Amino acid sequence: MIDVSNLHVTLGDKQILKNINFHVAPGEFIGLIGPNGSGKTTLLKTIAQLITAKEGKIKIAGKDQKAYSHKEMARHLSYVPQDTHIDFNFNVKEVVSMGRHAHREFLQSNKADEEIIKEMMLATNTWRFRDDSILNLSGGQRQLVFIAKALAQDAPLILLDEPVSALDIYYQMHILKLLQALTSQGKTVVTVLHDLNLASRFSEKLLLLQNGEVRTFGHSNEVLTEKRLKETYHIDAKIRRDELIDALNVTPL
Ligand SMILES: Nc1ncnc2c1ncn2[C@@H]1O[C@H](COP(=O)(O)OP(=O)(O)OP(=O)(O)O)[C@@H](O)[C@H]1O
Repeated sequence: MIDVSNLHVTLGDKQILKNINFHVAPGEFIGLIGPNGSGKTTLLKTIAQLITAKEGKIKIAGKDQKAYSHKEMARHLSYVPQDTHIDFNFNVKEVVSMGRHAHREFLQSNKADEEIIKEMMLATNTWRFRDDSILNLSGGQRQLVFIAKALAQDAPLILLDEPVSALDIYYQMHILKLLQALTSQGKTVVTVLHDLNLASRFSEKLLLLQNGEVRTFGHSNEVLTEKRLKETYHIDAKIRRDELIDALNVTPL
């Protein structure tokens, strides 16, 4: 579903991503992890064509990213940004409806659009806010609306940047389980997660970025070793047998 080869990304005069190579198969759930500033958002935005790479190639569903039109790309890939601020006074259902633009010729929603909009709003528990202004929602409620919008887009690849960062523990579990269920229906999910326990619990594979490079990519028990947590996050951690992590001590950077 995603093939990234020899990817280099520069922002301003700073090289942010260096020689990134990885492959994601259809139906996988990938947790994108790494310390603050390691390049996770830059990588997601580059895959979503919001940032242009300096060098390298990205293929989506076997086709060079650059060969897609904007609308065609939106039918292949949806993206949930880290920042869900919006300045316009749309109601919640109008925001979710924007996810359907790639599927229609005219602005008017058809019956199929309306069905999937409602289905995804019910699935994310945002249907109850449908007539409220997006400006009047809390940060967590807004995050749920942006997830609903991306799911209504019904693309086979879903990229999410810290989609549960503003959610309480119930909605963290609810959204990650929902994404997991979508992968069992064939969707591919790549999501930035800071909580390593959630990342290891829900992801089939973890991609660990450090200083703009792929440090490791594999199953969570290969990626999240005590040695690597020390080297990457500067924590003395104990991986319990149930694979939950106890952060015991933090060493000064
Ligand atoms: N527009 C920009 N111009 C220059 N440098 C940038 C720009 N945007 C991000 N950076 C730098 O790129 C690096 C990677 O940023 P990025 O947001 O991709 O990291 P991240 O892993 O997502 O971080 P976080 O976990 O804090 O969200 C950081 O050092 C950041 O300062």
